[in-house]
Amino acid sequence: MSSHRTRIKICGLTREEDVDAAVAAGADAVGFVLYERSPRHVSIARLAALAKRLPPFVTPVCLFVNASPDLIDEAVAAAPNALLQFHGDEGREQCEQPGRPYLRAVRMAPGVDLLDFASGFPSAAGLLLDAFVEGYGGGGKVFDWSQIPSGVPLPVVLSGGLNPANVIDGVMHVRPWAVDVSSGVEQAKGIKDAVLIRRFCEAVREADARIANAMT
Ligand SMILES: O=C(O)c1ccccc1NCC(=O)[C@H](O)[C@H](O)COP(=O)(O)O
Repeated sequence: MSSHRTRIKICGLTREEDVDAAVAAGADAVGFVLYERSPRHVSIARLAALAKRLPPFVTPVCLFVNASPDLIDEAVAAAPNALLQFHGDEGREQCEQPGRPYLRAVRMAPGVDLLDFASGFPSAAGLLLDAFVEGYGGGGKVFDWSQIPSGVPLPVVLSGGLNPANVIDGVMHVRPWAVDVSSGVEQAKGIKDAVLIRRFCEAVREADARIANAMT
C-alpha cells in the first residue's frame, strides 16, 4: 500500500487571502516571485508580510530569476525559513552561494537531457520541471511529460500548465515528489481563486488515492 503523498506548491501569491486559501486547502509550500518583470512580483516588504502568515510546516518558496546576491540576502532575511527557487540562468555556483536549500527550475524545451542537467546540480533539493516559455515561467503551458526519463537522481517537482483538470493525469503519469501550479489556479495573473486552489489540492489527493488503490 503506497503511503506517498504528493506535495503541493501554489506559486505566485501576492495577497493575504490567497496565502490563507492555499494553507486552508492543504498546500505544503507557497511561492513568492521576486522577479520584477513578473505580474506576480512581490516586494521584500510584501514577502515578509505574506510569509509571516504561514503556519508551521507550510514552506515559503522565494523565486528568483538571475537575481543579485543582495536581493537574495534581503529575501532570506524577510523569510528565514524559505526554500529558494532559481528560475533563470543560474549555474551551480550561483545556486549554492546563499548556502540554503534550493530548487533548480528546468525549462523543458524539446531535447533537454534532464539526467545531464541534474548531474550539474547535485546539491539541489529538487528539480522543478517547467515548460519552456518566453519570460522564464508562469506561462500556463504544459510540456511533454514523456520527456522525463526514469532515474532522475533528485526529487522532481512537476510544473507547467497544471490545473485541477489535468493534475491527476500528471501525478499518475509522472509520479512526482511534488506538483507546482500558478496560472491554473488564478482568476487573473497574481490573483488566485480559492475554489480552484481547493479543487487542485483535492485532485492531487484523488491521484494519490488512485495510485494507492492500484497497489493493493
Ligand atoms: O510565476 C511567474 O510569474 C514567474 C515569472 C518568472 C519566472 C518564474 C515564474 N514562475 C515560476 C513558477 O514556479 C510557476 O509556478 C511555474 O512557472 C508554473 O507556472 P504555471 O504554468 O502558470 O502553473
